[in-house]
Amino acid sequence: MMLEIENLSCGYGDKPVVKDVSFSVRAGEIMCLLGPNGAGKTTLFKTLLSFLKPLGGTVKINGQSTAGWSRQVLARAVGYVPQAHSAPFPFSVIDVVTMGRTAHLGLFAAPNSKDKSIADEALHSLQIDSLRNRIYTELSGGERQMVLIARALAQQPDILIMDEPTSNLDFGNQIRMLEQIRLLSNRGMTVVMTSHFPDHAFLCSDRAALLRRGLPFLAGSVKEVVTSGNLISAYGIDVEVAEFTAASGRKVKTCVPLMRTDNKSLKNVLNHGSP
Ligand SMILES: Nc1ncnc2c1ncn2[C@@H]1O[C@H](COP(=O)(O)OP(=O)(O)OP(=O)(O)O)[C@@H](O)[C@H]1O
Repeated sequence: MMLEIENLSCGYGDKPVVKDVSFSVRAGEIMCLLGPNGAGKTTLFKTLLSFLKPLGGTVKINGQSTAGWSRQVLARAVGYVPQAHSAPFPFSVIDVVTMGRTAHLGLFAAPNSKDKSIADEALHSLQIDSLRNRIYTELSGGERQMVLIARALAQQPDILIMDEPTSNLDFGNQIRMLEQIRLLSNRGMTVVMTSHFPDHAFLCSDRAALLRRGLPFLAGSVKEVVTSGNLISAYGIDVEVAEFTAASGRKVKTCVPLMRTDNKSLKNVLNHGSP
């Protein structure tokens, strides 16, 4: 499914946090949304998911505005993986994943054996079958992250919105997670994810977008968006984009932050929060 955002403004009450955002992501593409803390990435996601009403502009899925869609209809098309959280009750992993089937159940209907087997398939596809009967609240942050992705997969959406899917993961698991996301997109899923690591856009995305406080929103190919100049303007640090050739001969791009050696650094961190 294609996701198109046109001139979207979002925020709380009548106060915009994000203004004039436009981008589109085609079926099977991955878009990585970058931006500093507080730039509005989660606010944008909440608006895409209709948890917040847009202050302006439209969200379209396959050419149709989602403005009048019920939460349930939207949930059949769009899955959401929030940042790993603590569940209030000690549910088993299989129960948490089966909750992903809610959008497909009738009013007051309970999940049946087909729903349970779809939940089992989701666990299996992420190779976390061994967590099936564990208690969600007793899992590590990384394990919870995987369970939340399985829950979104059980929802069987065509579009997956993922809020920092690699937070809480160690170096190796971050890359394994990006590989999983790439596999999902290879199966035709449209993915929009946030990351605090611009390198993740180089590693697994087709498109990138950058939210910068007080500056226009940028979206386009990873090469166009993830540039040294754009990263400096977004994050307020010195950073260069370098290219090297891996042992396999493949050319790989990476972002290299450059530490300042004077004492301006901390002052800049503090100032960057309030431009
Ligand atoms: N419920 C709310 N009511 C009012 N303002 C809010 C609310 N939630 C978030 N904000 C504000 O909106 C702005 C954007 O927050 P948001 O969580 O979308 O940023 P983000 O880019 O996801 O940040 P991070 O990378 O730190 O997760 C922040 O200034 C935040 O304080």
